Parts: sequence; structure tokens; C-alpha cells
Amino acid sequence: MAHQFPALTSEQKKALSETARRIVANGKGILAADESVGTMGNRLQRIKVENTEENRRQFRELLFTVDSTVSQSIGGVILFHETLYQKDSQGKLFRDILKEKGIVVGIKLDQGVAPLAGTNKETTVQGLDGLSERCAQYKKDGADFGKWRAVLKIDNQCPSHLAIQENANTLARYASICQQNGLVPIVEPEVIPDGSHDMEHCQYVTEKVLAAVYKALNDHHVYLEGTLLKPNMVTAGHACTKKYTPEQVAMATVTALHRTVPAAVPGICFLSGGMSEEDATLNLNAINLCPLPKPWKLSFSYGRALQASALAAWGGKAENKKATQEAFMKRALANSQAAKGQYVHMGSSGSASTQSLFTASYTY
Ligand SMILES: O=P(O)(O)OC[C@@]1(O)O[C@H](CO)[C@@H](O)[C@@H]1O
Repeated sequence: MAHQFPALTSEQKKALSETARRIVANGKGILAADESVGTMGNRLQRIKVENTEENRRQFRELLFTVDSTVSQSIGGVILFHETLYQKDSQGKLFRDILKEKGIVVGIKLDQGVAPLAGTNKETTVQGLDGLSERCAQYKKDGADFGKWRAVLKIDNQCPSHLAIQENANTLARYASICQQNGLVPIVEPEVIPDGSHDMEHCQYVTEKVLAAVYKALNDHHVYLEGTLLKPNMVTAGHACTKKYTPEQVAMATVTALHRTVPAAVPGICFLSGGMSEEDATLNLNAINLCPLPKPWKLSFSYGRALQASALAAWGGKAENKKATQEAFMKRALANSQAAKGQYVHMGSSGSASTQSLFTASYTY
């Protein structure tokens, strides 16, 4: 039995759980700046900026060199491989800039999706081959946590039993490999918002997916105290005509989590999944105010909902540095307040913050 063959030493467990708790301490969340080259290309195209390595570097330099008070809102930043080795204009590695601010550095470890034949265009995730070696190298290069995103969709016959099981197992195998190499795994089983299904349908599917993920994590002897979950919020599909309030989204989301996520998990950091910046903040705030038991920290790991107005303010121009950094800081602070249930919506948000950030079939 497990006692005979412990997966981790007590020192390894201590280090993992300390790192996980540090990332989500006191209303902190995660900046998901780990867009792959292709995904970043889509973001830059929206603001008519060419997708070059230098442009990607310049935008990320603006995010990482904001005032150090950002560390009161952001506990971790997820980077893409390229960014982990990039430097600011003074020649300082981004990862060192983040660490000096007390921010934990993370790395995207999945290598995108591959089709599951015989299903309605469902996918599994690639990247397990050589993962242990990559984790060991990233740990040496300053990363302390990893991220792996699995994609599940709601559609005719979807998610299938096969897709749920395959993605749960792959996430668990990834999580186990991360922990063996001293990285806290962020476990991300995203039920994407494409479709016209209602919120209740999303809740049903989210519960099935999370239950399978926690069964697989247990099977693989993953130390839950040294993990973080990155789920979707329970919302209606993008094309659903029925609208729900943040309080309804919060109740459905916390109910689903309460039924499936063990209390040993220190933090749940939601993805923004195409919600507008403001909706992502309002929903997170309502989640933290939801009157159900909440044994975990409930925070954010937003990509689009932390960067959209900053990207719009930047527009690829160096002279927009101040406006870009202010836009980013504003969202970081708002989400940190929401992670404590203390966000007060001021009414006059810029247009970028209320714009839907939905991308159809976001499977890359
Ligand atoms: O949904 P969001 O908050 O924009 O992004 C969530 C996310 O997991 O999906 C992206 C694609 O893998 C990543 O860049 C990011 O970490």
C-alpha cells in the first residue's frame, strides 16, 4: 500500500504546500501570461501589432516591471517557455524581476491538444513524454509551479466518458511528475463555454469532470496540499439566451466545487474563459461572498481578464507605457479585492473592461 512506497518525503511535501499556499495568500492570485506564440499572435492581431518575439517581449516587460505593490495582488505568474528565458531592456531576466518582487514563477507544461479519434472532435493533451526532464530543468531555471490545461466541451455526446477519463488521467500523471520535481502542479480541466447550454447543464458537466479529476489524482498518489485547481466558473454557454446574475453563477460554482474538490486543496484559481474583465471580477467577488462552506482560497488565474485592457492601452507603442501599466494594475487590484469578497464596482469602467473576450473553440 501507499505507506510502503511513499511518493514524496515530508520535506518535499512541506515545500510544495508552502509554495501553493504562498501563491494564493491574502487575496493573491495568478497572472496567466503563458500564451503560446500562436495564442499571443491572436491577442496581438486584435490590436494590430505584429507577432514578433520582440513585441511579445516588450508587452510582457510592461506587465512584469510594474510597481512592486503588484505583489500584494499577484502571487504567481505563469510563463511560456520563451518568456522564462527573456530579459528586460536592461538585460535582467524576467524571472529574476518577478522573484525580487516576491512573485512565484510558473511555467506552462502542456504542449497543446491532439484529437481523440472516434469522438465528436474531442481532445487529449500532449506533453507527457520527457516531462520529468523538462520539469527538472525548469526547476533549475527558477520555476516553482507548472500548468497543464485540458479542454472539455459541452456538445452532442460531449464530454464523452473517454474524454473525461483520458484528460483526468493525463492531468494526474502530469501532477505526479511535477511534484516529483518540486513543482506545484496547477490542475486545469477547462469546460469551455462554447454552446447554447444553460448554467445547470454546465454545473452537471463540471461536477462530473472534477469528480473524475480528483479520483485520478488520488489514484496517482498526488499530494493535494501541494496542488492548485484552475477550473472554469459554472456559467451558461456563450450562445445561451438565458442570463444569470453573478450570485447565481457563484452559487452554482461553489456548489459544484463543494461536491467534488477536497478541502485539502489550498486554492482554487479560476480561469477567465472569455468573460469580460469586469464580469470575471464580479463573478469572483460573488463567489467569495457565497454563503456555502468554502474550505479553499477562491482566487484567480486570469489570462485575458487581466490583460485585455492593458493590451488595448498599449497598442504596440512605447509611449503608452504608463497607461498600459495602470490598466494592468487596476485589474490586478480589482481581482485581489474580489478574491477577498471586497470588490466594489465603480460603474465607469473603460470599454475594454466590459467587452466579451470569448474565443470560439479555444482548444489551443
Ligand atoms: O481563459 P483565460 O483566463 O484567458 O486563460 C486561461 C489559460 O489557461 O488559457 C490560456 C490558453 O492555454 C492560457 O494562456 C491561460 O493560462
